[in-house]
This record gives sequence, structure tokens and C-alpha cells, in this order.
Amino acid sequence: MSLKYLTQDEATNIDLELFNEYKFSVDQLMELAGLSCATAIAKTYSREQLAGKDILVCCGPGNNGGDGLVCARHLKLFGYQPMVYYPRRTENTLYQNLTLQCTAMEIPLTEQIPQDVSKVGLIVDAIFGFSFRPPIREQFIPIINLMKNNETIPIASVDVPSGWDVEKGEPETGGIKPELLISLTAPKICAKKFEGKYHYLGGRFVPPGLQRKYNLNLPDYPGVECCMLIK
Ligand SMILES: NC(=O)C1=CN([C@@H]2O[C@H](COP(=O)(O)OP(=O)(O)OC[C@H]3O[C@@H](n4cnc5c(N)ncnc54)[C@H](O)[C@@H]3O)[C@@H](O)[C@H]2O)[C@H](O)CC1
Ligand SMILES: [K+]
Repeated sequence: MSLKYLTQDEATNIDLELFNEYKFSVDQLMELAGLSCATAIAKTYSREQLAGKDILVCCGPGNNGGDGLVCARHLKLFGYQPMVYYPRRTENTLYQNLTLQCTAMEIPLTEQIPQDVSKVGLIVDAIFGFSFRPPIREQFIPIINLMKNNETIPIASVDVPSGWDVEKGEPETGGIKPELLISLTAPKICAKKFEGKYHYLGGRFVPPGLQRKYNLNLPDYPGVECCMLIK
């Protein structure tokens, strides 16, 4: 049996069940999601490869952005140099704490789009996840364009390449082309159109009953790993 690719509704419902039926808190799952992303990034891009370079972590207004803030913190702990672009801060305690923790980790945070990306060796795209519905609203067009128009800096997308329709994939007018995609819980249908080099699965937290209910057919993660390469 093959790995299930989720519709937008299935992804939303699984998320709701994790919180409502299985009583996980957002903080718990976000920490595991962000750690999976940082781990997949570290497995793909070594510290030596990114020595002297920044990792620009772009964080959006929802939980995908929260995964980005957690990922930035773990990347710093792993010895990388992340910097966070977080233009629309969410005013609740979870996000205030995640932001404070990034600052405490001495990670630079900015609300301005970086003009000079000559020192950036990798972009982490945590702008939109499975709740995105096109078209992209005005405020986020410049950062999507920065990612889309750059031809040299690789992009690692968290859960869904931002700006892609969760089911149909890349917009017909062209979208970002990540080199690495980290699908969380289970891939979304758009991941079938992913043509980048590395596809990881992360978010090793799905209880067996929920896996059975949605026929997820998740592969066995090796050993104690929190993420695994599926392409
Ligand atoms: N169950 C899991 O696997 C977990 C996944 N996590 C991560 O959470 C996101 C989904 O988070 P959610 O808050 O539902 O939504 P998004 O981050 O995708 O975005 C919502 C945010 O974006 C705005 N928005 C929507 N459409 C547009 C648009 N066209 N233009 C501009 N802005 C838009 C919307 O208003 C919201 O503010 C999932 O992908 C994972 O990354 C959890 O961290 C852990 C559990
Ligand atoms: K994303």
C-alpha cells in the first residue's frame, strides 16, 4: 500500500483531530514539526557547505510560520546561522514566546525584506502551509517574488511550497521551486508535482488510530529519526 497524499480538507481534519481528540497542544506538535524541519535541513545541507552563510527563515502569519520560528531556533542550536524574516507577527502568547526564544538564541529578526541576499546560502520557506488558498494577498507577494526570482539560493519548503495550491500544485503563472520539501504528518496532494531533489517526511507524532482512520500508510521511520527521506 502506498503513502497517502492528503487533500486540503483531510489535512485540516487530521490537524483538528490531533488537537481535539488526541489532546495535543499546538506547542507540542509545532516543536516536533520545527525540529523535523531543522533536522531534514541539516541532513541535506552540511554546516561546512553553509559556513559563513546565513539561512534566511521566512515566517508567515499562521502555524507554518510558527514551525519556521521553531526550525530557526533548532538550526541555531545545530550550529548554523539563521536569520528570521517575520513581517506579520501574531499577537498570541505562543508566538510571542517563540519570537522571544529566537531573540534569546541571538537570531536576528526583521520585518523588512532583506535587500542584500549575497550572504544567504539557503532560504527556509515557512510562509504558508496547508491552509493557504490562492491568490496570494498583496502583503506577501514581495517575499514570494524574492524566492521565485532567485536562481541561485536553494529553498527548503516547510510542508507546502508557499503560493502553491495545496491540491493543484504550482500556479500556472509559475511559483517557487524548492530543492527540499519537508512534508509534515503526511504529504499533501501538491507534493506529487514536487520536482526538487529531496523530499522528506517529518512530524513523527501521528497515533496509530489516526493513521488507520485516514489510511495514511506512513513508512516506518528508521530507528529514532524524526524525519526520513522519501525521495
Ligand atoms: N498537523 C500537522 O501536521 C501540524 C502542522 N503544523 C503546521 O501548521 C500548518 C498549517 O497552519 P495554519 O495555521 O492552519 O495555516 P497556514 O500557516 O497554512 O496559513 C494560514 C495563514 O495564512 C493566511 N493565508 C491563507 N491564504 C492566504 C493568501 N492567499 N494570501 C495571504 N495569506 C493567506 C491565513 O489568513 C492565515 O493567517 C501546516 O502546514 C504545518 O506547517 C503545526 O505546526 C503542527 C501540526
Ligand atoms: K511553506
